Formats: sequence, C-alpha cells, structure tokens
Amino acid sequence: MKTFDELWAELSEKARTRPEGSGTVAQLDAGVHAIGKKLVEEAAESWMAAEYEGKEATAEEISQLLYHAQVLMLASGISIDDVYSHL
Ligand SMILES: N=c1c2ncn([C@@H]3O[C@H](COP(=O)(O)OP(=O)(O)OP(=O)(O)O)[C@@H](O)[C@H]3O)c2ncn1[C@@H]1O[C@H](COP(=O)(O)O)[C@@H](O)[C@H]1O
Repeated sequence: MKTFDELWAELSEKARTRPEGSGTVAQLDAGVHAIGKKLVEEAAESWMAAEYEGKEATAEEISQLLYHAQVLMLASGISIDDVYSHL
C-alpha cells in the first residue's frame, strides 16, 4: 500500500532515472495523447465499477485512475503543488 504522495515521489524518480522495464517510462514515451486515452479509460472503468461491481473493484479502478492522472501530470510538466493550488 502507498499514498498518493508516495506514488508521486516514486513516479517522479522513474521519470528521472528511466529504469529498464518501467511501465511508467513506456507511458511517458507514448506521450500525452496515449496517456490521456488511458486516463479516460480508467475513468470509465471507475464509473462502471461504482455502478455495478462493488467497493473493492471501484477502489482498484480509482487507484488506476490516480496513477494515470499522475503520469499525465509528469508528461505535462505539472508539479503536485500546481494541482494542489487549485484544490
Ligand atoms: N499503480 C500503478 C498502476 N495502476 C495502473 N497501472 C497501469 O495501468 C494499467 C491498467 O490496467 P488495466 O487492466 O485497466 O488495463 P489493461 O488494458 O489490461 O492494461 P494495459 O494493456 O493498458 O497495460 C496496468 O496494466 C498498468 O500498466 C499502473 N502501473 C504502475 N503502478 C505503480 O507505479 C509504480 C511504478 O511502476 P513502473 O513504472 O511500472 O515500475 C509501481 O509502484 C506500480 O505499482
């Protein structure tokens, strides 16, 4: 288990060091368009899970939504404080 901030620190490090086999690095290389499609896909899966699949499935889908949101932030050069400043 990890928090949103811990995941952000991990993904930022992956983006910086670009380790072999990282799915995050592959996503960043695929670009904003591809990442955006994944984000929308996970948003739809979160919605469907919430309507039909129960709490556990919904939590899992939302975790993937948060992951892809962070990847989009990295790809866009947005910091976590840039986002927090709008909350
Ligand atoms: N939390 C996540 C995470 N959530 C979702 N995903 C990715 O998002 C995909 C979503 O899964 P789905 O089953 O919905 O999609 P899918 O269509 O079956 O999968 P794909 O064909 O798109 O790969 C997963 O296959 C992962 O590629 C994640 N990938 C990585 N992380 C964490 O990010 C960190 C860095 O990961 P790496 O960069 O891979 O080392 C690690 O702590 C990981 O646990």
